[in-house]
Amino acid sequence: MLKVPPHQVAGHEAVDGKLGPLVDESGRFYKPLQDDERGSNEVAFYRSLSTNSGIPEHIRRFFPTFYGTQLIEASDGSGLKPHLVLKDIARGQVNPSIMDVKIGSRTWAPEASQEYVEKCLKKDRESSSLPLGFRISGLQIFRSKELGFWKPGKKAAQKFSTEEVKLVLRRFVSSNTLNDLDLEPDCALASTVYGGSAGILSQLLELKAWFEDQTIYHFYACSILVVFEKELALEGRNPGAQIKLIDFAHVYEGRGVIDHNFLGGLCSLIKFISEILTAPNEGKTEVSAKDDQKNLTNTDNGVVADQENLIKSGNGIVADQKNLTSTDNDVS
Ligand SMILES: O=P(O)(O)O[C@@H]1[C@@H](OP(=O)(O)O)[C@H](OP(=O)(O)O)[C@H](O)[C@H](OP(=O)(O)O)[C@H]1OP(=O)(O)O
Ligand SMILES: Nc1ncnc2c1ncn2[C@@H]1O[C@H](COP(=O)(O)OP(=O)(O)O)[C@@H](O)[C@H]1O
Repeated sequence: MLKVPPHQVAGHEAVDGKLGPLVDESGRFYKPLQDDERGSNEVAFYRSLSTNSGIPEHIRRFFPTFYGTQLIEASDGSGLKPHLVLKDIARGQVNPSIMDVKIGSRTWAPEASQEYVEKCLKKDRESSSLPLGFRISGLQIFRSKELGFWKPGKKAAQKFSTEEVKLVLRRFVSSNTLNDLDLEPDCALASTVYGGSAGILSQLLELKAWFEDQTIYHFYACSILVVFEKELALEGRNPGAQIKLIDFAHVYEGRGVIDHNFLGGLCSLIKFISEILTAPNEGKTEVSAKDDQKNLTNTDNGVVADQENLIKSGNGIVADQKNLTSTDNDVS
C-alpha cells in the first residue's frame, strides 16, 4: 500500500491531488520522474553512480540506495508514471528530526534556460544561499509526544535570514525546542548528534574530502538531508545521526573541474556546525529573542529588512555567478 511520506520536509508533495513521492511498507521511496529532462537526468545520475567504479565505497553510503525505476500509479491521479525507486531514508525512524539543506550559492546548472536561471536566482537571493552558500529548504524538529514536531512551512524555512539559519542549526540539536520560541537553544544534543567519530560533522568532513578531489559530477540544487532520532539522543542512546545526499535533477558532468559551488557551500555548513560544537553556549544571535519568535512563526509574510540588505549585497555575488557561468561554459 503506497502512502504520502510521513516525514517529507521539502520538495514537491503528493498532497491535494498533486504529483509527489510515495512510500511503501517495505521501506521504499518512490519519486516521480519529472516529464522534462530533469526526470531523465536524475535517472541517468543514479545509473552512472551505480556503475562508476571511481566512487569510493565510503562515499556511496552518502547516497540513497537506488533500486531502478518502476511504473506506479501517480499521486495526482494521472495513471501509471515512471518513478525512481529509492531506499526510504526515514524508514524505521519513529519521530525523526530532519533538515533538508540545499547546498551551493547557485542552484542552476550552466545548461539552464534564462527563465529558469531567473527563477532560481530569485530564490537564491531571497534565502541564505547567496550569503552562506546553503539554505534550509525545509525541516522538522521533534519536540515531544504531546507537541509533535516544530515544522515551519518550506517557504518560511527558505526565507530564514543568516542569523535565523544559525539559530535553527542550534535549535536542531537542542532539548528545549518546545512551544516557547523565546528560549535560547541549549544545544544539549550537539555533542551526541553533530560531534563524535560517527556524528554529523565527521560525516560532512568525509564528504568534503571527496569533494576536494572529485571532478566527475557537478551537483546543482542538490541537498544534504540530516536525520536523527531525538528521543534516543535524549536517552543518551545512539540517535543514528546520518547525512544523505538527495535530489539529482540538476547534476552534470564535472569534466575534470572541481565542484566549487558545492564545495563552498559544504565548507560553510561545516564551519557553522563546528562553531556550535566548540562554543555551544556562545550562539546568541543578533536577532533578539522576540524577533526570533516573530520571524520563525510569521512565515510567508514579507521579506525582513535583513533579507533586503542581503539582496542588495548579493548583487556582487550575482555578477560573480554570471562570470562563473561563462567560465563553466568555457571549460565545457
Ligand atoms: O515547484 P516549486 O515552486 O515548489 O519549486 C520547486 C522547489 O521547491 P521550493 O518551492 O523551492 O520549495 C524545489 O526545491 P526543494 O527541493 O524543495 O528545495 C526544487 O528546486 C524544484 O526544482 P527541480 O525539480 O529541482 O528542478 C522546484 O520545482 P520547479 O518549480 O522548478 O518545477
Ligand atoms: N530517499 C528518500 N527517503 C526519504 N525521504 C526522502 C528521500 N528523498 C527525498 N526525501 C524527502 O523528500 C523531500 C524532497 O526530495 P527531493 O528529491 O528534493 O524532491 P524535489 O525534486 O521534489 O525537490 C526531501 O526534503 C526529503 O524530505
